[in-house]
Amino acid sequence: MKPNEGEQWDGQSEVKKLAILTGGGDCPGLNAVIRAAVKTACHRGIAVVGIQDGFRGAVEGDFRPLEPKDVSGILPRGGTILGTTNRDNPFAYPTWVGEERQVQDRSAEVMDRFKAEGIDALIAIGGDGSLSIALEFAKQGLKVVGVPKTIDNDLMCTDLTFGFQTAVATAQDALDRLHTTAESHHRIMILEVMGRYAGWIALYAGVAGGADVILIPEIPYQLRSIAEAVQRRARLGKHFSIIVVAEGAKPLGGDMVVERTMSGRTDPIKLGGIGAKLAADLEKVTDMETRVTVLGHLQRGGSPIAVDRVLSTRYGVAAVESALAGDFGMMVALQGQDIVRVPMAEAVHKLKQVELDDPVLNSARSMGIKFGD
Ligand SMILES: Nc1ncnc2c1ncn2[C@@H]1O[C@H](COP(=O)(O)OP(=O)(O)OP(=O)(O)O)[C@@H](O)[C@H]1O
Ligand SMILES: O=P(O)(O)OC[C@H]1O[C@](O)(CO)[C@@H](O)[C@@H]1O
Ligand SMILES: [Mg+2]
Repeated sequence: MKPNEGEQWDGQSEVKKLAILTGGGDCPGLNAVIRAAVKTACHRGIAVVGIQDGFRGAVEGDFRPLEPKDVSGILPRGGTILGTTNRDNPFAYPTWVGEERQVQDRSAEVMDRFKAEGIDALIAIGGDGSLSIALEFAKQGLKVVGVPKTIDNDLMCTDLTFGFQTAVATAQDALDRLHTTAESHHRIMILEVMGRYAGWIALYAGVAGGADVILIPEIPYQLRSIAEAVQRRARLGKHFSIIVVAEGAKPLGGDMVVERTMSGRTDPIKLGGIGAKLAADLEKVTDMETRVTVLGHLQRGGSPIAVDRVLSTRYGVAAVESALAGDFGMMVALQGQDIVRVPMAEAVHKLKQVELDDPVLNSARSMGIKFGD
């Protein structure tokens, strides 16, 4: 559905007070969404409360009013002024009962608190996990609008999540820098980027940064194929190669490299180390010096680039407009040039991975970039 983006709402809305929270890993553009939502709501006489640290604050009652003065100057700022969490699911919330730590369903408390505070609707800015929680609340009767956040760009039903393009720009900058040192030293340079189950950052950064090999979770790699690509380049007089590897990439028949597991999270696996593994394996078969850079949270921090500021702003405005229009259980999304509303259930039912016929992937293949298959 096309929600007539930017049209002034002149109807009557039952919504007088909105709550807003940010959940999951942080991401450039979170503050831009908050700012746009607060400005849009206040412009229409709607009060806004911010919930601290995602759903933790919803359980603990950690709320604060948000007025236009509270969002002044936050457009370019990374992170989220509201704080966020990867844990703290109210439907399975760790709670101390005396000496014993129990996991309890605290969702009813959240519903009661929202009612007591006079909150009519919630804008939940998050990835698949946070939006899945929001959807559970929607099933209990809470009026919810979702905003698609994640640098990984792995949410269904939207062409882009905000933050992704900034993460790609950061990775591309790293690749530009790695190129010059790789060429000078005749080395293989490996850049490990984020992307647990989807290789969007690796694919786009690899294309933008001129990588020779891109390894993504969707295409299990064979060492032989990567070594051949590097050696073929050397035979052509290019004695260096650039490889981008997503943290979730794995060899054919092998497993992802897990750095450690962390309790209290739905997905307890913390990935990391595929770059180092690949470097060790490649040095053995190519006899070329290889170095690894793990970009890590540099991809998540810092100021959003212009396109993400615009996208975040459009999402923030659209989320408030959806609430004012009484359109709940929906996620705002970018489809083509338009901001639309899609059912949250459709957006979170599976992850959006890179398809094997993805046009960007095909273009990369056409110009000789290898994917390790
Ligand atoms: N499928 C799911 N259903 C319900 N809750 C989930 C699900 N996946 C994750 N969660 C919970 O959602 C919260 C946030 O999840 P997660 O850390 O994956 O963030 P996210 O919102 O998905 O953003 P991102 O993955 O981009 O960081 C955690 O408390 C986690 O326990
Ligand atoms: O270091 P954290 O916060 O646990 O999260 C790391 C994960 O978050 C993401 O950046 C976003 O979901 C993933 O790509 C990465 O695996
Ligand atoms: Mg998630």
